[in-house]
Amino acid sequence: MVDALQHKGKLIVFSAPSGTGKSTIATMVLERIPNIQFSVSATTRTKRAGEQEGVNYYFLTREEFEEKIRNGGFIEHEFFFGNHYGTLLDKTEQIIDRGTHMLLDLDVKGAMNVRQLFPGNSLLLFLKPPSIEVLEERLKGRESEDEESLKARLERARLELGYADRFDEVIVNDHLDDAVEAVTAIVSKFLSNT
Ligand SMILES: Nc1ncnc2c1ncn2[C@@H]1O[C@H](COP(=O)(O)OP(=O)(O)OP(=O)(O)O)[C@@H](O)[C@H]1O
Ligand SMILES: Nc1nc2c(ncn2[C@@H]2O[C@H](COP(=O)(O)O)[C@@H](O)[C@H]2O)c(=O)[nH]1
Repeated sequence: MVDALQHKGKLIVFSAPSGTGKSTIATMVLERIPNIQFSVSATTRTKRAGEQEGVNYYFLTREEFEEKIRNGGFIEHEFFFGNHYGTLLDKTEQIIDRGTHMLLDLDVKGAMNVRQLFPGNSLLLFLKPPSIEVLEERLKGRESEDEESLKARLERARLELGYADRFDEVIVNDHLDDAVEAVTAIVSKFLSNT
């Protein structure tokens, strides 16, 4: 397992109910802050239109993912929406060992696990949708989910919103530019503190 104290790169975790805008904000923040790289997770879920292997995710079969779990290949992993999601140990080490910071897009439980593994070296940001109604509109607008998946994501959103006060910072993603500005300022400040 990674020994957090030996690494130079820091970990920034974004969590939010699915559809809030984590990926959208992450992409914009990555363009604004130097020396930071997106953490590409592994998942067993089906690739969406436009998604690319090794860019959005490493897409694994259930058997491949479960073998990696047995071999200690993840720093954290969770199962929800009928699929596995996990942060790869080797990719994490490659990034932070060379002093590059890492931006992770994780569910709330994954975020709590990262804090335990990297105390003092991680920042946990929770992004909130303006309301459940707006969240539903965004998920529908993305046209990525069928009825069943949409329902599961909205149900889980209520559970995830209950975790907000365990995070270091909470930002409401209402107007995108304002949210990006707020997140960029928070992350920059954290990274400038040695
Ligand atoms: N501030 C905003 N105002 C309006 N639409 C937004 C805003 N932020 C993001 N969106 C839109 O909402 C949809 C969901 O955003 P995104 O895919 O980034 O969410 P996510 O939190 O990463 O979801 P998931 O966890 O499922 O990957 C996208 O269509 C995106 O363009
Ligand atoms: N605990 C983890 N959660 C992860 C990881 N990678 C992504 N996620 C979270 O999954 C949901 C759903 O993602 P989607 O791409 O199917 O919409 C999202 O909220 C992510 O934050 C991971 O490695 N570990």
